[in-house]
Amino acid sequence: MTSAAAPNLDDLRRRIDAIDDGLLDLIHQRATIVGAVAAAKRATGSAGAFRPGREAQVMRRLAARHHGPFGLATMVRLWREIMCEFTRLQGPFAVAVQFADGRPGLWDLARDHFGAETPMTPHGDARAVLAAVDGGSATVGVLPTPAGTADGAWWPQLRGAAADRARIISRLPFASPGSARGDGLDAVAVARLPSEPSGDDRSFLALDLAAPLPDAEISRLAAAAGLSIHALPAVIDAPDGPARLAEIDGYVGDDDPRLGRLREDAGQRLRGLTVLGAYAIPLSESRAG
Ligand SMILES: C=C(O[C@@H]1C=C(C(=O)O)C=C[C@H]1O)C(=O)O
Repeated sequence: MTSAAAPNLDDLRRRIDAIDDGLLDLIHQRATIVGAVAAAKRATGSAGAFRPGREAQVMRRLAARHHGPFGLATMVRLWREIMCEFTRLQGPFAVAVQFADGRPGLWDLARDHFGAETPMTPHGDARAVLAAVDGGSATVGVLPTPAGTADGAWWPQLRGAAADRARIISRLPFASPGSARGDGLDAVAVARLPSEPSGDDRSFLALDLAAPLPDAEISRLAAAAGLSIHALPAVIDAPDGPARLAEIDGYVGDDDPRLGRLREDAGQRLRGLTVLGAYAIPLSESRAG
């Protein structure tokens, strides 16, 4: 009777060393190709180093391929570090984070999502984060996901803003909050980027109303225009009437013809409408759904 010899620990470690060498060589090859991507972006005048829609597509493809005992969330974390490094190699990349009143959760989420080597600055409130992004000292801002009627809601500041101002561009965490501390575990990122769909997105609209409208009526008007309301998560009382935040299923860009239909059907009831941005639906939600 023959039996296969138990693998020798030294042999196994030699195989791990060879795999590590291979992984590192592949990362170096990836760096060469990213250099060519950056040159191609410059040559075609294509916007910016940072492309959150593309990053979401990369993550979804890898998540679909992923199997075995190595944790999905850890795999995502590794690739977040890789992609952020490759974004930084293409140009300046810095993150402004709302960090106040003992709320470290957003800082943890931002660091996990944008990478441990990306410069991050804390800002006491959302206004300062938006100012850092609009002023160009930060590429990206991280803010709590807009919800409820809380005082200090930041999303109303984006109403009526020009297309080149800070807009919502992603939602984090993309996979898992991991060991992020305490509260603030649902965040959005804002940036001055032309938004682009990732293929599985949601969008935020701010609706400035002349007078309160029941949720059912807002949903009916939206549906008639071809828009599906995912949620109506927040409202504020503005001087000229209520402003509602609407989260829409799918991607809505500034020139989406459905917005014209919504404006037309709503008539005087709608004083203003702003696309606040869109985000790629996180893996955690799309896999559960
Ligand atoms: C390489 C690119 O630039 C950035 C880095 C990415 C990556 O490392 O995969 C993906 C998107 C961009 O944020 C790209 O646009 O493809």
